[in-house]
Amino acid sequence: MSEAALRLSGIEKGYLRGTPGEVIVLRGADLEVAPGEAVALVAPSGAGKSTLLHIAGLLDTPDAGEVVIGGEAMQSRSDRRRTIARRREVGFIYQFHHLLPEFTALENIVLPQLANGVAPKAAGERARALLARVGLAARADHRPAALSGGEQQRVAFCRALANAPRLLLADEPTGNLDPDTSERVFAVLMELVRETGLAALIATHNLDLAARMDRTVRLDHGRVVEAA
Ligand SMILES: Nc1ncnc2c1ncn2[C@@H]1O[C@H](COP(=O)(O)OP(=O)(O)OP(=O)(O)O)[C@@H](O)[C@H]1O
Repeated sequence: MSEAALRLSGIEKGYLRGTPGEVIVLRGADLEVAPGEAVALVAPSGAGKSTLLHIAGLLDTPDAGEVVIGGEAMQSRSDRRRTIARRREVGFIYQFHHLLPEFTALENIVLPQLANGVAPKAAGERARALLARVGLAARADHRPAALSGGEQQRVAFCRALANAPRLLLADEPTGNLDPDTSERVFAVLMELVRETGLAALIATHNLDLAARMDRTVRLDHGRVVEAA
């Protein structure tokens, strides 16, 4: 059996610990995502989806528990090692794309590669190939403001995949799109999972989209449970 792309074990996380405003969000959350698997994460607002995604993507540290990405246990690693792993192994897509407005679509996909030490020529070639993959070859030199919402989100996909991550984490990636555009963006995402062996963990309120992924899990009182 192949190594899980992501394994979370016993993740605990609270905010404002020891104060009257204390919120305990995760209480021993366990989850595995295999290469080439798309897992939907559904839960009511405030249940801890973003918290879980941030911990899985090494943007935040749990109070207890272990995050293992591609077989490497991350909690005991240095901040520097975690930053490198995050750049190389993890891609993020958010509900709002957060593209850099002053840069073109192409540049938005090149920049994370340069930060990861890729040579400019190779980074440009990969960015063009990714844009072509999502049907935006002709839009490479447009800035985000000159692209539609769905096009911007497709560029954000390319940016998330720029460094060929093992793991894609998405927080409501189609949440601000109309149904047709959402459908197109989701189809591209699933094609990439199927074709590249990418592991995807996708928080969504859209149960139709969730049903088309391989598995749905939900957060129940701070733990991850398989949805029926
Ligand atoms: N920095 C923080 N300080 C205090 N409380 C926080 C902080 N971040 C999140 N929380 C609280 O933790 C809980 C989980 O938040 P989180 O954003 O993970 O939920 P979510 O399931 O992603 O919600 P939504 O679907 O609304 O985005 C919420 O009650 C939230 O108010």
